[in-house]
Amino acid sequence: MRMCSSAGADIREFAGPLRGPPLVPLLDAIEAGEKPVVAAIEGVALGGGFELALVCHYRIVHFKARLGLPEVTLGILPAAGGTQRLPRLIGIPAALELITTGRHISAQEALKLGIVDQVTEQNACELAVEFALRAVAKPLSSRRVSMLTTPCPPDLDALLEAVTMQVKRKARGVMAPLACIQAVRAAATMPYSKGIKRESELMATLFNSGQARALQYCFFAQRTAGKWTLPSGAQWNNSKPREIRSAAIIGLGTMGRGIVVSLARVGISVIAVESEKKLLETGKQMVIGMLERDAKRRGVSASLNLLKFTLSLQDLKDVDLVIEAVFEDMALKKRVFQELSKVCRPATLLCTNTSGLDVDALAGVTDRPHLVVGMHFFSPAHVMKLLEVVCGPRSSSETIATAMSLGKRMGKVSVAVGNCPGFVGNRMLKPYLDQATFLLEEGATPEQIDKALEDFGFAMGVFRMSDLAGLDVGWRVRKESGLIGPDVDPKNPPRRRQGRRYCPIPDMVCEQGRFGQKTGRGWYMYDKPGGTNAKPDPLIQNLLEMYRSRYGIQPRNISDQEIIERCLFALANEGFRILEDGIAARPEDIDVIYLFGYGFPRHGGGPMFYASMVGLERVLERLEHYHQAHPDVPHLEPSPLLKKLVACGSPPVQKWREHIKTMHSHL
Ligand SMILES: CCC[C@H](O)CC(=O)SCCNC(=O)CCNC(=O)[C@H](O)C(C)(C)COP(=O)([O-])OP(=O)([O-])OC[C@H]1O[C@@H](n2cnc3c(N)ncnc32)[C@H](O)[C@@H]1OP(=O)([O-])[O-]
Repeated sequence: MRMCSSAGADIREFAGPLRGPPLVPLLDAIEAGEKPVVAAIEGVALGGGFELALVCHYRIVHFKARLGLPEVTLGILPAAGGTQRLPRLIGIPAALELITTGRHISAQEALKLGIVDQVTEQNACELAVEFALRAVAKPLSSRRVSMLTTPCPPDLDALLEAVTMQVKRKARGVMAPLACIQAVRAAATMPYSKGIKRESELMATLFNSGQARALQYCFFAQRTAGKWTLPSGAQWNNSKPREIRSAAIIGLGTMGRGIVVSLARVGISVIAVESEKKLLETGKQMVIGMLERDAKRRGVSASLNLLKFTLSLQDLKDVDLVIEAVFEDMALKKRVFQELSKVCRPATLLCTNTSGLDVDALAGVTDRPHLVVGMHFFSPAHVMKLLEVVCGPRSSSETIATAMSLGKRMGKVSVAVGNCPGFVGNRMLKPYLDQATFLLEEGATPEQIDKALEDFGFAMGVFRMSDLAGLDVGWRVRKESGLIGPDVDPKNPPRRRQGRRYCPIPDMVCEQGRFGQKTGRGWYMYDKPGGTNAKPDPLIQNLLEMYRSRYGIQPRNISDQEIIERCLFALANEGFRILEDGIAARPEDIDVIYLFGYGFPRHGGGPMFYASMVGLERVLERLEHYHQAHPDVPHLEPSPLLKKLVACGSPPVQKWREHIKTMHSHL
């Protein structure tokens, strides 16, 4: 069988009734045939493609090919016999690992596991023909995988239990991996004819589930997000990026170090700049350590020869691109950009890693505003996959194309966004964080709120995440924006600022020197500064009680449902406003930002998809309800776009764009 490359079933077809002849009888017939069938695999054999290869009597694979059963990542399971044949071929532990993770494997690993018969550097099809001719005279019974007895470990139940626990820990609340484990159990305990029925029953429970819809949406959203477009007509497929061979990073703090590593490991020469000798030396040692560990993990040599460390901006005159990663201080950033304008050659691109400041204001102090763009990395930058490419009104299409393409080269999921305070991700974070702290005032605890969000599927609840990120950053921003400190009008009621509700508890926590993990104390307590094991802190409990009694707040029992609705609907509501304002081009872009930058669970699809899955009418009704209860919280007031979509019959996410009349797109 000349298979070459197959990515399996067409995932788009899963949205409707499946067409074509049923696959399982067809595959069973191939396996039962009397003529030897040899699969020749080049490119990929994934999902149904891999299952097709498993019914062939032999498998020949090109050395660059990749194989796998990624169905679990789409919220389903390999239902064309994959869960029944793979355990029979390679045993339960290895099959369980591949099926429950959906991991792609190399040809070499497939050979080692006993999945394929030969790996070749030549044409796999030609070799397969030779193989078939030699196999004609040989009996086929031992080559029919469904006829094999599954090699079964003596401690099957313990093994399945351990994998179940592992899966539940890693992917809380996700159904598909658990169904995969049950299907593999059937391969160990039932004959093929019964196991395949069990596989099909389990698939039926997953196929139309909300989780499967969300995960399949994520697959396409991730691919759509890279397809940026500007009102001028310039877009991803008609704008040529520049080639970047050399780059400079200014600032070797946590972000700067991560960015240096991300660039150097894809072969780009990097000049790293610091302002003081001591900071430069510390940064240098840390970058070298990070690169060496990264190279060791990947089995390659560390590209230390690409690095140069300097205290002088003069050394940057010939680089292709600069990424500024200094302190989040507009005046300082402006000074750096003015200096860069003088030092760098006229064609050098100037990028800022600001997490929310005005990219256009920075462009305005340079001699080349069209070559200025935001590249907002997420911490730690060498690990986190997300990159927000912030397009200023004067950024040229070539500049945007270059930043997007550089992101891709670094293995990032890059999303183009417009320029406004906080861009997409951090702008949406504000109402989400606000709701969490308002809920604290009203009677909840940090651990209750975090548990509700983690049970929903977030990698970390909002307070644990804040402790990890550092509480002092937001405190400084609030001081600079006049929400606390001498600029606040003393006549201002203590829980109101700028005409709206304000919760000062985060400021009170910071006033006690509790900045999160780095100080060993924050919303939680840790064993030591830098510790990661969060424990509830009675001091925070006391602080909350004193605060409530000072302001006469009667604490009430708050349900997990209210926590989820207030945090997530406020988050999505801001997403609708971002779409109205043209700061994000599509709901998919917002969802990808939350999936890859903020730990939103993939099986929820992202905040915008989640809102559509809950039902836009319901989201509107709940926001109206909460806004009525808290009229001094404007973020709870339903956005005009949400109301409009509901009035239009709540179209699916993919159709929202047709209803967004953007007067002034920022993209
Ligand atoms: C009865 C049960 C049977 C069975 O068990 C079920 C299955 O097989 S479930 C299936 C199990 N299989 C999987 O889960 C495999 C999923 N696919 C992949 O992992 C990667 O796409 C692949 C490695 C193949 C190529 O990576 P790459 O080179 O970086 O390229 P790329 O990723 O950018 O994709 C290029 C274009 O192809 C599109 N497209 C791709 N695959 C599919 C598909 N199956 N369907 C539809 N479309 C698909 C993709 O959207 C994109 O479109 P566009 O419009 O250009 O944006």
